[in-house]
Amino acid sequence: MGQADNMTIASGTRGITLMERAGDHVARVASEMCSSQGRIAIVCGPGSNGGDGFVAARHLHQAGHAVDVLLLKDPAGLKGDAAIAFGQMGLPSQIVEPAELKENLSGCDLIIDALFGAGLDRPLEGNAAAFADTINKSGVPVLAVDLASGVNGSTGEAEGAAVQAVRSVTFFRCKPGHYLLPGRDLCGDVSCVDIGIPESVLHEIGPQTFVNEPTLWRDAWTVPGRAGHKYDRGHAVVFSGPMSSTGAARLAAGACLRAGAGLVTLASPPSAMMVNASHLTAVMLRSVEGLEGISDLLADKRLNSLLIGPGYGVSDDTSEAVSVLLNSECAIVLDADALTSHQNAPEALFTQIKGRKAPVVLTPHDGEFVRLFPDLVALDKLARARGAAARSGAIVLLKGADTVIASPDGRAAINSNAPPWLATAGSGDVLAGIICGLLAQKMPAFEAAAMAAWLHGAAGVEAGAGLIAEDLAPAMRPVIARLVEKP
Ligand SMILES: NC(=O)C1=CN([C@@H]2O[C@H](COP(=O)(O)OP(=O)(O)OC[C@H]3O[C@@H](n4cnc5c(N)ncnc54)[C@H](OP(=O)(O)O)[C@@H]3O)[C@@H](O)[C@H]2O)[C@@H](O)CC1
Ligand SMILES: [K+]
Repeated sequence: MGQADNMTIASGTRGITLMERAGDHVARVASEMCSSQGRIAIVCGPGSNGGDGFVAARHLHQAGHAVDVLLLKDPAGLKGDAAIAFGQMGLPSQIVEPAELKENLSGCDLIIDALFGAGLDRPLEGNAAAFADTINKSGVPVLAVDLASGVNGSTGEAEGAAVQAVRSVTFFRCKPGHYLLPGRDLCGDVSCVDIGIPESVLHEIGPQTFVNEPTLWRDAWTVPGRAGHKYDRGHAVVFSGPMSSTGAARLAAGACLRAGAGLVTLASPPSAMMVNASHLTAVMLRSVEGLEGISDLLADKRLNSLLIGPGYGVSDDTSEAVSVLLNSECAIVLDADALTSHQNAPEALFTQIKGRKAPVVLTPHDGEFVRLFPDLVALDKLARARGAAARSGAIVLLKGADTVIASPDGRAAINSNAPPWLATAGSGDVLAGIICGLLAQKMPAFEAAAMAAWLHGAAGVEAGAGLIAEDLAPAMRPVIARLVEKP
């Protein structure tokens, strides 16, 4: 944003003009949230976020609202555009001690949080933290300027106190902090408004962080053509666990087929053939015994996408099986037990991944992540996923309510459409299966993982409250149908 801002100013738009537009938008949204007689408290910090607040105060006053401009710090310290905006405001303001703030906020109908935005560079402490705390305890709805104060816009983290907003108005583009937790929850509903920064700055800046929306991967996804054949859509293999734990692989295989793989084979240990056979229809079944059996299976060069891990068991045998898979030319998804089985020697896994041409996707949840990348866990979620992708050479899909998909080339996408109902047994197996199905269709791995996370979330929304993992594959059908219809 700093770069976008500087480039816009260098091309002739003044900083105060951007601030004027920003504050104007904030005032408009505030007016929507509050009756025309409503009283609005505007709590302003020492930087440009506060500057936006001064502009909003002027507009709201002109629109007939009663406004109270409350300052965290002495306005004599204001600089640049914020100082200009303060000078142009023409309204009384007061520096408030934290102990007095409660009194100042009582009786107001809306609070505009203009304390800190993009310039936050440390956790809120002391007076600033007390301000956030008092705002939250007031029970008055909060509209945040840019971000809820205390949220780091680059990471979504809030290491100290933070304001809880019901709505935020941000400028030009949303920030990672609007999508990553806890920022997403603290910022409330986000409106992103145009303040005159030209889209062209993005060509030069080349952002590498994306919201996971269909525009990110829609062009990389091929809808079957009229003359198409199932073999054009790839042949995926999902490896089943032993007799007592076969369900996870079947869930994955069903989702893999639903995601559009032309054929899906479940590779089953001989002991589990009967239980698998009694549950499968469109998914094919093949008995595969030991490492030799896997090698024999993979001699079939029509197979092009593999998934191992769900219900497979944590053992040295599993890591050896993974190694055999990695020696093939297939795209591979490593999930669950296939990840944990490498906890003692993750570097050997990464070396093998980096030595192959076809892509590998790792799908850890936080617990699996720490086993493979223990030194990265202190980083923020985007940095964790990016660091893991760079180190492993794989696409890393780091699961959660704010799943991040990262590529070794630096790109990262943040997924935000997952309903809370998705946190249920078997849900991750379905996700791994979807990725495998998209890889079978030769979709590039970053786009496949991103699309899978989105489809998984959309299927969760489609299935709705009370869903279980079995509901997800059927719910993907209308979601995919809508994607096909929308050009
Ligand atoms: N980019 C754009 O296109 C446009 C951006 N615009 C707006 O500008 C905002 C960014 O403004 P900004 O850079 O002045 O930073 P901002 O968030 O006001 O805070 C910085 C101040 O806070 C202080 N400080 C920091 N952390 C602290 C802490 N934990 N606890 C206590 N103090 C702390 C720090 O002072 P320090 O104490 O570090 O000297 C500094 O004074 C952006 O969010 C948007 O609203 C619009 O006007 C339109 C165009
Ligand atoms: K703010």
